Amino acid sequence: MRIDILTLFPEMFQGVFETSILRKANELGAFQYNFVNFRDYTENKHHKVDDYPYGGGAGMVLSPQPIFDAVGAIQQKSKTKPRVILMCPQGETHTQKKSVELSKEEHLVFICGHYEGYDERIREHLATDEISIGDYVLTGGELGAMVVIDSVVRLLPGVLGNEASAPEDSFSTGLLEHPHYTRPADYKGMKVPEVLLSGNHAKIEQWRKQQSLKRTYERRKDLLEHYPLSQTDQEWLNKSDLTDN
Ligand SMILES: C[S@@+](CC[C@H](N)C(=O)[O-])C[C@H]1O[C@@H](n2cnc3c(N)ncnc32)[C@H](O)[C@@H]1O
Repeated sequence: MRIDILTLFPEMFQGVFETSILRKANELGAFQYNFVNFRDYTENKHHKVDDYPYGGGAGMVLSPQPIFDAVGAIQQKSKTKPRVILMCPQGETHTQKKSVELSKEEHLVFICGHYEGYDERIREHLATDEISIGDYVLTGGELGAMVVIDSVVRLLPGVLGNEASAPEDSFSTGLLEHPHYTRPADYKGMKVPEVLLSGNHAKIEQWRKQQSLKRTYERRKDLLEHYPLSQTDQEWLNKSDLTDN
């Protein structure tokens, strides 16, 4: 996968891209990244990327020209039609489902805004997607782009090493994941559930599924509305007295 990132502050990405899984993914060749400082595409004498809002008001607005030209140059060189993702608090809230969808693309372009945001024509005519990382406002799109990129890149083939783990993560199954324990079995009187020490894989799987359902019911009931509960799941939820039934 190729990822181009339009940003005025490429140095913000260094620590994240040069550490842990993202670094490994890049070294493995699973993804290549490139920063484009759209200030380099400005046509005005002072390399200004923003201007006053029409109609007045506080703050500056990112101008269309440098961003259109920077994305245009990327599109011209691209072998595919890249997804152009505008980082924006007004966009669709990012989800694991969207990460899975984006992980299947060959080329992504992220646009990181600043100041009051973008000229609306960028949103209307250039972006294929608008992503928000939550209902709050950040100073710029960089942190959001890092969040989305991390969640996408870890899904690329070979990146996690342990291929089995990503499909079991919270949200991938439609539920929150079950709790995890590691050694020691007894830490200062706090014990690991017996079933996990039993070696009985069928029982362990059943326990994990039940814990996953319980957790989701307790913390994110909204997820259960879209989850295809089997009869056994429903019976267990009823039996464990978690539901109102
Ligand atoms: C200060 S914000 C602009 C907010 C804009 N005036 C509004 O109210 O919608 C500047 C930039 O930060 C980024 N940003 C802020 N909050 C974000 C969020 N929740 N998710 C993704 N990007 C965000 C966007 O790129 C945005 O253009």
